[in-house]
Amino acid sequence: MLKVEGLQSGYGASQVLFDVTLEVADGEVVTLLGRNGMGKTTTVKTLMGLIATRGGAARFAGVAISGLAPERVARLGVGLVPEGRQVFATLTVRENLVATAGNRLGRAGPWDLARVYALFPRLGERAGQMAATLSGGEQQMLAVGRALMTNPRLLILDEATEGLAPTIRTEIWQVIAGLKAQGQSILLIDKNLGVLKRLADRHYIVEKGRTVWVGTGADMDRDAEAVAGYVGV
Ligand SMILES: Nc1ncnc2c1ncn2[C@@H]1O[C@H](COP(=O)(O)OP(=O)(O)OP(=O)(O)O)[C@@H](O)[C@H]1O
Repeated sequence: MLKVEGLQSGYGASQVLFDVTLEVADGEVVTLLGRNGMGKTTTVKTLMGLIATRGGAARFAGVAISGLAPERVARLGVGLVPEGRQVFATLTVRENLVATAGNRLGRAGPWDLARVYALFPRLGERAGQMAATLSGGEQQMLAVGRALMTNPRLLILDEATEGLAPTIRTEIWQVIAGLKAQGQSILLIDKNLGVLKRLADRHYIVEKGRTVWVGTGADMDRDAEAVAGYVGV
């Protein structure tokens, strides 16, 4: 579904990605790991077309996405839950969800308001509330709901549990596990290795803009020392 090979990009004069390679197959949950500043968010921004690709290739659902505008990438079926949530602060919960709603032909069981509210009952209870007045956890739920409303073939979550209270974090993990059980393809960036190891099919570690390690959770246990060195735990 997503195939990234030797991706390069950066900001102005500073190159940040040198050789990022990863793959997400249909129905897989895959992680992108690495210490702070190693290029995870930059990888996501490059894939979404938010910053320019300088080398390598990325294909999504058979289409070359390098160089495409963000809305084209989104329309192909990539739904992003960005770092820092970035909900529309002055819109209500309902307006945030409706703003991105999209119906992709050929997709079974499309997401709608009722389904998002069933997934996150707190959002239903606060449908008319301004997003700015939600708690951090509720804003995160809204960001996930908003991405689901686009009916993404691939859902990308960038640090979705960052800075959340443990109970909310658990709730988000349960939702992600539920989405996986429904066959949703997911690319996850997060720091909670323990949860990720159980949840994901495969892990990629980036170090200074290069994919340096790939493997399953079991591979991770076998290679624990190298992995700990890369992810800094
Ligand atoms: N807008 C920007 N302009 C210039 N440099 C940037 C910009 N955004 C990020 N960088 C730099 O790019 C490098 C990679 O950052 P990136 O945000 O991709 O890291 P990350 O792996 O996602 O880490 P984190 O976990 O801290 O979010 C860092 O050195 C960072 O300082």
